[in-house]
Amino acid sequence: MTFVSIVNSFGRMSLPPIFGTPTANVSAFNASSFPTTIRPEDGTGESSSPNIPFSAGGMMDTILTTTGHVSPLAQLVVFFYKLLGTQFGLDPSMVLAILGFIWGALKIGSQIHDYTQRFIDDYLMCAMYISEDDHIYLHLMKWLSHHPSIRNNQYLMAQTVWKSAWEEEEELEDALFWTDGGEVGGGNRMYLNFANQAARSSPRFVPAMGSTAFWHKGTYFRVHRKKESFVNTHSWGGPMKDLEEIKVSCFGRSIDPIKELLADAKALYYNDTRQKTTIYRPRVKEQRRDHNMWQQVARRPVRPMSTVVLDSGEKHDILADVNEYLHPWTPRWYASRGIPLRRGYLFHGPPGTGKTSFSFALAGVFGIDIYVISLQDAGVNEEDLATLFTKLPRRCIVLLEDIDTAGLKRDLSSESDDKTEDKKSEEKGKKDKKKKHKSTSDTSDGESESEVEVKPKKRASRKRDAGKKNPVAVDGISLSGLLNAIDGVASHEGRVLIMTTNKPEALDEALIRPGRVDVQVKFSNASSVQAGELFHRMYEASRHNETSKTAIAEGQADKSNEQPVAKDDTEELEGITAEEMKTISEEFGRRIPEGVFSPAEIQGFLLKRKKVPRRALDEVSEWVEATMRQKEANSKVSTVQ
Ligand SMILES: Nc1ncnc2c1ncn2[C@@H]1O[C@H](COP(=O)(O)OP(=O)(O)OP(=O)(O)O)[C@@H](O)[C@H]1O
Repeated sequence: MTFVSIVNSFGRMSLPPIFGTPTANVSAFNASSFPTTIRPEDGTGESSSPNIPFSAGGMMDTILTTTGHVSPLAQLVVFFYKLLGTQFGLDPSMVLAILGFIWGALKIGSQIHDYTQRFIDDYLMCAMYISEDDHIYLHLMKWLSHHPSIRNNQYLMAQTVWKSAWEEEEELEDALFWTDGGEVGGGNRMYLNFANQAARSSPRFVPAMGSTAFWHKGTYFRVHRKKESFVNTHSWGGPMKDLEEIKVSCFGRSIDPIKELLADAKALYYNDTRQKTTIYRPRVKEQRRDHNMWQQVARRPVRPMSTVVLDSGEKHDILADVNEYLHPWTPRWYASRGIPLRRGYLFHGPPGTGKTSFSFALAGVFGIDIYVISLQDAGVNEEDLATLFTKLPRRCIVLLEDIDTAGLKRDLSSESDDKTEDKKSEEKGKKDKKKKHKSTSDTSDGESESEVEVKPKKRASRKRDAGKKNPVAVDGISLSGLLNAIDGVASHEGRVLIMTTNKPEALDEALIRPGRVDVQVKFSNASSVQAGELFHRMYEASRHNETSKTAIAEGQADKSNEQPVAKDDTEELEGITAEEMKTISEEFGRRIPEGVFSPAEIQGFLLKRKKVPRRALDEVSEWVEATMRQKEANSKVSTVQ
């Protein structure tokens, strides 16, 4: 269709607003009013360019005069239209036809490209899909961020990486900054300064959304990242949730190269975690996904078992028991006898005696991760707890701390329930515990001692919730909910469950019956020998590290000709022989009374004198006396620290 015929057809249509006001005289646009060959109107009535068969200016001017007001856009179109005809001698209808052809060709080209792409994808390539929910996603993203060709890619996404204290420590050790503390009369003392630390930590670069190609071990790979929104069917999070998916593809009919790539990614991810224990906690509700209920909160260096002071026979027994349970043939043994594959430990004892420390040391010995659940966590209700237990890896430690505070769920809606529960508590001593547990699922048998302690807190939170008028304010976990989670039908088998408590007597029998708790371990205050061991460990470990640390500190000081603050404290450690250290440790142990102080208390005392063992020995008797007086007076205020 030529331009003239297009224009002719205008006569039968209503005029678009771009050509003037809606009241413009459309009949003036009738095809009969146009000559079939239009010449430019230059005032003479003759064409200045006889070779031009079509004069756009004339036609457009006619349009303009017949349509009244013209928008700037239309004027621009007319201008170019005139330019084509008068300046370049081109037939505008031809130009339009060419443009149309190019557009069509592009469209067909893109269709062909899509079909070809689909054909290649379907018949010449293989692909693997990885969901954001999965741990492999983390492995792959970390691996991609380390890959040289990805790092040099044109389209990248920058991500801030939050590092734990231990990861930072490794990076920072060689690049410490020191500043003057600004003390009056403080001499040239220098102190660490971390002001520009944030500026020095670089982001992580990963492929941007869309496709990114790279070569790895001689194979061409393509990574395609895309994000999609889904309707959220869970109680947590908003109505919609975004989920990213990565498609990794490579040429050929074998998917092995992709599997190898993922294995490499996994190896890299765990390469630096081998000597670390990873700690997970439940994700906040908004971020939970089907396969991603747990969030990694820290990766700390493995705690050596030798640093936990405990009866060596007992330590060995527990290690052997866990070892047997985690052995690959154990599941078959349990299955053939119809016993659920579970192992539960109860660590009980006064605060600060090493229950948590021992759990971490266990995780380090067996190279497994720790999943910590706090039953006081407001974001974890019974339903969540059950789901969390089903989303555990094959081998792990689940740490339920301060279990004596479990079973405290109340009906939040009525104040009268408080009274009922208080009454139940009073009656508890008289009633048979087991019977009571069976009769009420919402209140725990283990409420007595621990409950008194946590009640004010629970009531306060209940009032807060009631204030919010939350109709489903059922936060808090009942004993039955907890039992359901730890050994319900859906509960994960294979995990090591460790429960810790300061008050084992307050626990319900149902919670600690064999099958739920198989091994009980008592943690006690330190004996004199253990106090000596703690002392020895504190200073002996420092002595090994001190030489290198002092060298670094001296190096810094030499550079600035000033003295870092740590230096003089290390001198005492350097001057003590191994033999002398042993003697001092034993003497220190003798000065600590048997079973009075927790290892945490002794550690606290030593930490304040961490580089001066002789001074610690000199001051320990005074500290023991003052602290014992404080304990007798039931005071929280220390006079000697
Ligand atoms: N037996 C121990 N051997 C070595 N260190 C110990 C021991 N017990 C406690 N500590 C030290 O005391 C601190 C507190 O220990 P931990 O948290 O393991 O105690 P806990 O028994 O779990 O306390 P709580 O009952 O209050 O949770 C830690 O820094 C740990 O290093």
